[in-house]
Amino acid sequence: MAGEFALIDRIRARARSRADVVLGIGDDAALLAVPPGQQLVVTTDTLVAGVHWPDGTAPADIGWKALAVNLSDLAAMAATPAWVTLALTLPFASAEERSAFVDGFLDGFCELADEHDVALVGGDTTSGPLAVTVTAHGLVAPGAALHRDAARPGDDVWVTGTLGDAAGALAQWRARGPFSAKLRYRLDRPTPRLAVAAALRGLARAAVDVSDGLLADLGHVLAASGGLGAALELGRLPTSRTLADHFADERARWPLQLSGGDDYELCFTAAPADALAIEMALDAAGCGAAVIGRITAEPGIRLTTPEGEAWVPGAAGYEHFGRA
Ligand SMILES: Nc1ncnc2c1ncn2[C@@H]1O[C@H](COP(=O)(O)OP(=O)(O)O)[C@@H](O)[C@H]1O
Ligand SMILES: Cc1ncc(C[n+]2csc(CCOP(=O)(O)OP(=O)(O)O)c2C)c(N)n1
Ligand SMILES: [Mg+2]
Ligand SMILES: [Mg+2]
Ligand SMILES: [Mg+2]
Repeated sequence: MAGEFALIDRIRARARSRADVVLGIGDDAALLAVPPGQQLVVTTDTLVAGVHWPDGTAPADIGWKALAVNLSDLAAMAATPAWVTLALTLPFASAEERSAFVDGFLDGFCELADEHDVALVGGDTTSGPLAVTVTAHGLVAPGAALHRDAARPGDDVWVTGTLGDAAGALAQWRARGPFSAKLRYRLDRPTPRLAVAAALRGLARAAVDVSDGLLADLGHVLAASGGLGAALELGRLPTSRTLADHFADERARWPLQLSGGDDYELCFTAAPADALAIEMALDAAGCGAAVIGRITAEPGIRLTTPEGEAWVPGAAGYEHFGRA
């Protein structure tokens, strides 16, 4: 029991389906009915043990996060998620360990898939070092997707939710000292901002999800938009009470919020004239957001402290093969 095909059966037994899945798990590929007039939006992200989650993370949290980070990329495009595939590489020697991991993983994965009516339509199961790849497919009306390349000088820079909680949890885990379960929850169970993204269609100009860190991901928007810059006020970074309690020194907190990553919030730009409409749309979507600065024609990101001094950050964000 719990060889490759028994594991696939176990996954199939719990996989959510939808009416537009013509053929799901079990054939050589899935067949999906893309609604006429809709564009298909496709994204993939891999998570690797020891790189994307701390040792000892519960399988259910790994399952949730593997789906959440992919839905976050669909949210950044203002797409509505529909179908996903799941590639699992499992190292466990015994059948009991393998099935226990898969059962736990599916608890978290299916909880989030159910919340957003996402069907699991296929995947791959192999042996090897623990890694998970999800490919997510979403739908959007032609012209309604948000792109990274659409920021303009004078736009407000917005961020949803709060920044730095996940990075705070990671710093506490690394320090092996006192830790906050609330911060740790933000690291393990990010919320993909799908409702926000849907509400922003037609209001936001450029958008990106914050996975590597605000400076790195906003930097992608600025580069894609033709080499623009941004002027940001550190005093306006949206900050949770918990993060402020645990990292009371703002000079220790800002690097977590600017470059820590793992936030899975949306950073978007919009015309200042649309600020009120955006606030109302975000209220309706049940998510807070803050304007943290402006897009500038001058390239580079300039940061200002509440006292009006310039602040030069360390790293921009997380980079694979880098040192951060
Ligand atoms: N190995 C690859 N082959 C093709 N495209 C890739 C590869 N790795 C990344 N990309 C593409 O490069 C862009 C940036 O990737 P990435 O920084 O991972 O985006 P994100 O942070 O949104 O997940 C995306 O369009 C992604 O699809
Ligand atoms: C053990 C551990 N170390 C470090 C991190 C921090 N971390 C790992 S990958 C990453 C960035 C996001 O991952 P990536 O694969 O770059 O996703 P993408 O930007 O492609 O969405 C961060 C902040 C972590 N979550 N867990
Ligand atoms: Mg990626
Ligand atoms: Mg992204
Ligand atoms: Mg991503």
